[in-house]
Amino acid sequence: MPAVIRFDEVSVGVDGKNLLSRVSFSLRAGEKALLGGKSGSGKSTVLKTLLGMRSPTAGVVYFNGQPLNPITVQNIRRCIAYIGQEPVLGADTVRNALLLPFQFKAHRHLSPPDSRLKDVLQRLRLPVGLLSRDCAGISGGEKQRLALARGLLLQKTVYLLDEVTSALDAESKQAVFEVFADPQLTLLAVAHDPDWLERSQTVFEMHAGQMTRTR
Ligand SMILES: Nc1ncnc2c1ncn2[C@@H]1O[C@H](COP(=O)(O)OP(=O)(O)OP(=O)(O)O)[C@@H](O)[C@H]1O
Repeated sequence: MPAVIRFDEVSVGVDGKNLLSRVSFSLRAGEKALLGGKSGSGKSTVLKTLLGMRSPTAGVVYFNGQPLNPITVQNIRRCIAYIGQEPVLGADTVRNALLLPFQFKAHRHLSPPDSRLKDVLQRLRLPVGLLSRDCAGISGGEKQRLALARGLLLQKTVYLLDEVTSALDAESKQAVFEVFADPQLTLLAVAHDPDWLERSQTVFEMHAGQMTRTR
C-alpha cells in the first residue's frame, strides 16, 4: 500500500539551530503511530512540518505521493486534522463551533444535520446537551473531543494529535481509542501515555531532532 505520509531525509532549522536532522519515516493509510520523546526533542516540529508550517531546509515531505509545496499543502490541510492540547473552537456555542467549517464553500456540501452532530458527540461520550452550551465554559478535555468531532464531521482521514488524551478520564479516552479503531483513519499521535503505546502499531521516538523507529 502506498504511503500517505512520507518524510525523506527531512531537516528543519531555525536561526542556525537544527530542529530536525534527516528525519525519514512513512505511514500507510490506516496506520496508527505513536510519536514519543522528551520535551524539546522535536515532536511538534514533525507535526508542524507536515502541516507546512515549517519548511524543510533539506529533504522532502510527501503526502499521498505528492511533494509538499505551497500548492499541494492545501490538499494536505484538507485531509488532515491537527488537534492540539487547547483547541480553539472559534464560535459562541458548541453547535456553531461544530458547524463553523461548513460555512466555507469548500465544505458546504458536507454540512451535517443535527442528528449527525448528536451521533458524533455520542461516539465520543459527550452529552448531546453540550450543543447549546457556550464554548467559554467548555473544559480542556471536552474541547479536544469537540475538535476531534469536527474532524470526523469533515470526514478527515489523517489525524495529528498532540497530547490530546492527557486530560481525559479512562472512559473518554476509551471513546477516542474506539474512534481510531476505524481502519480508514491514519493516526500520528504525540503521547506519553502507556495506553497509547499499547494500541499503536508503530512507535517512533524523537531524540534531539533525530527520529528512530522502535516498533
Ligand atoms: N522558532 C523557534 N526558534 C528556535 N528554536 C525553536 C523554535 N521552535 C522550536 N524550537 C526548539 O526546537 C526544539 C524542538 O521543539 P518542539 O516543539 O518540536 O519539541 P517537542 O518535542 O514537541 O517538545 P514538547 O514535548 O515540550 O512540546 C526545542 O528545543 C525548541 O525550543
